Amino acid sequence: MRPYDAFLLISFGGPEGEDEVIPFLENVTRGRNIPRERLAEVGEHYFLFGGVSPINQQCRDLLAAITTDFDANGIDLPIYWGNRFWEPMLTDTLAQMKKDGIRRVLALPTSAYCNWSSRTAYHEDIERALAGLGEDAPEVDLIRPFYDHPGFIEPLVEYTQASLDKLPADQREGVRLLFSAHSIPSAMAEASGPPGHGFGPEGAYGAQLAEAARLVVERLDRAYPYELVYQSRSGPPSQPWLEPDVNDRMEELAEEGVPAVVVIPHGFVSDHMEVKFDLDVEARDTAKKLGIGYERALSPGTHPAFVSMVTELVREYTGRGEEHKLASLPPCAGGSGQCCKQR
Ligand SMILES: CC1=C(CCC(=O)O)c2cc3nc(cc4[nH]c(cc5[nH]c(cc1n2)c(C)c5CCC(=O)O)c(CCC(=O)O)c4C)C(CCC(=O)O)=C3C
Ligand SMILES: [Fe+2]
Repeated sequence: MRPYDAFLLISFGGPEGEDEVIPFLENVTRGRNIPRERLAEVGEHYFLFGGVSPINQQCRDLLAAITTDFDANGIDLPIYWGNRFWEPMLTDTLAQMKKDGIRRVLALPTSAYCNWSSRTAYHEDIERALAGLGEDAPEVDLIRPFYDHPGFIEPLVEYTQASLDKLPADQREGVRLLFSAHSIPSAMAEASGPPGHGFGPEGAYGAQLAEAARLVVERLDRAYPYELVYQSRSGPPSQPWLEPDVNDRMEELAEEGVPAVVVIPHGFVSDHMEVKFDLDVEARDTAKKLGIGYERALSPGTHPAFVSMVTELVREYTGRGEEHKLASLPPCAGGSGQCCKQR
């Protein structure tokens, strides 16, 4: 087992003021094939909230909870935080860690699933940052995908049940659960664990999303009908991305007479902008227009079980605890060390 001398939370980052929105979006989309109109549109989502994404505060809250939980469990690793696209930037954090004499880093990404955007991109950003640090740069291990960890599933069960309980009895009777994740290009999904590795056309990403949804539903008070939907698509319209879009699917369901939906953003770990705008504003508005009931389950955030999961994962990697996995899907095509290499 490897000894570690620090824990590092790696997240996406988000703007915290109106003047930060465009520079942030420029960081995210550098070298990417995203139409200008889409960028302007996404910028408006942030301006609607005063230019403040909730993601950084959610990271601070999670870090505070982790600090307390590490203390309570005798884990004496110093805790650091770095983002891929906004301050505190991962590059600066790793430079500081080197200055502090840190050699071995155990890092947790704030994404639970396998795909290029959620895994490989993190590996690439870490490698790029370390390359700039010269000879005795720290070594960084990225904690495995945790989509089926009991500490990830339990909050989703509790929050889905709470949303169901808010629906009037007649709506709850015919409700459809919609498990929502970030859409990605179909080619990226396929590359996350291609056919031949035991996955369907939506790759390891689609299989893991389906498995996590199943794990949540089998723990509810009864067997509600449920399905996977996708949200927050970008890219040119000519490029295929994972479907159906949550709004399109709600339209079809309303036509079929489904009286209400509960949307569970199980593709995310906190209620950041993709949840606050794309679900709480846009999808809710769609439901209102369609005249159907709508509830949105919370994401794990700082739920105690999710915080404990971080401690358990650290134990797993330091040889002081066992692996907690509810699913038995094959590993993604990228292999065990660096998953989801392909793009
Ligand atoms: C799988 C996935 C997750 C979930 C897991 C993970 O974290 O990996 C995620 C999370 C997030 N995505 C976020 C924001 C954005 N994502 C964008 C663009 C893209 N996301 C993609 C995928 C994902 N994204 C992809 C394939 C693109 C196209 C460009 C590319 O191929 O890389 C763009 C550009 C504009 C647009 O196109 O929407 C923005 C602004 C925020 C921050 C929210 C906040 O500020 O609160 C978070 C947590
Ligand atoms: Fe994204």
